[in-house]
Amino acid sequence: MNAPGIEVRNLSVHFGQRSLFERVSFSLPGGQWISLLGASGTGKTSLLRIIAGLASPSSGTVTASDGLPLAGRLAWMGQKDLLYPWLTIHDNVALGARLRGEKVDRRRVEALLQQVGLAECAHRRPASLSGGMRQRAALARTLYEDRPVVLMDEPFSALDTITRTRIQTLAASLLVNRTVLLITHDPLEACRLSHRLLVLSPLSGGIDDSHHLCGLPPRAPDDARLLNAQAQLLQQLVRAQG
Ligand SMILES: Nc1ncnc2c1ncn2[C@@H]1O[C@H](COP(=O)(O)OP(=O)(O)OP(=O)(O)O)[C@@H](O)[C@H]1O
Repeated sequence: MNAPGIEVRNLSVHFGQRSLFERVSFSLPGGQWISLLGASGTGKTSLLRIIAGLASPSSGTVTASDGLPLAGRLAWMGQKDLLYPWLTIHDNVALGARLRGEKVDRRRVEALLQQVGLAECAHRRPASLSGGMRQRAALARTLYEDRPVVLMDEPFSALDTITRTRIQTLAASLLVNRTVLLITHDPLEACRLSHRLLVLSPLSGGIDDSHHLCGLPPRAPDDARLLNAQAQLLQQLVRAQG
C-alpha cells in the first residue's frame, strides 16, 4: 500500500476569543505510525478532526505529500466502537459499504473477522460481546475500509491492560505500512506502537517532536529501551504541562 504522508502547515484554531493553538506545523511521514499526546484540552481531537476534514481550521492547511486530495483516503477509529446494536458483527464490519450502497464483499468481511479473532462471532450482536471484542470488531470495520491513512482517537483507552496490549499488537500488524495518527494518553502505548511521537503543548510553541524512539514498532512490552522511552516521555509530558 502506497500511503501518503500528511503535511500540516501553520494551522491555527480559535474558538471565539480563545486560541487553541497558533501556526502549528509538522509532517507525518507516509507509512509510519505517529502518536499524538498532550494534556487534556490542548486540542488533540480538534487537530485530528481538522486532518479528517470534519472541521475547518481558522487558518492553515492540511495536504497529502503526494499532492492528491486526502478525502476518501482516510479511516477513523474512536474511543467508542460505534457499532450499530441492531446489526450483526458481520454487518457492522461491512457498514461503510452498506451505507454507500456498494455490494458487500462477504469473503473479505470473513477474512477480517478471522484476523481479529472474531470468526465465531460473525452472527452475534454487539451487546453479547465484551468491550475488547467490540473494539476488535471496530478494528475490522476500519480495516474493511482499506484506507491508506488511519486516524485513531484513543481507541484502546477503555480496555483492560492485557486486552489493550493484545489489541495494540494486532492493530500494529494489521495497519503496517499505513499512515497512522493515534491520539493516546498512555505513554507506554505511544512508545510501543510508534515510529515517531508528537506532543501538543502551548509551552513548546505548538508541537514538540524532539522525543526519539529507538528501533521499530511494535516494541515488546518487556524491552528495556521501551520502558526507558516511556519514562522519558512521561517527564516530557509533565514538563509540557508547565
Ligand atoms: N466546536 C468547538 N467550539 C468551542 N470550543 C471547542 C470546540 N471543539 C473543542 N473545543 C474546545 O477546545 C478545547 C480542546 O478540545 P479537544 O477535544 O480538541 O482537546 P483534547 O486535547 O483532545 O482533549 P482530551 O485529551 O481531554 O480529549 C476544549 O477546551 C474544548 O472545549
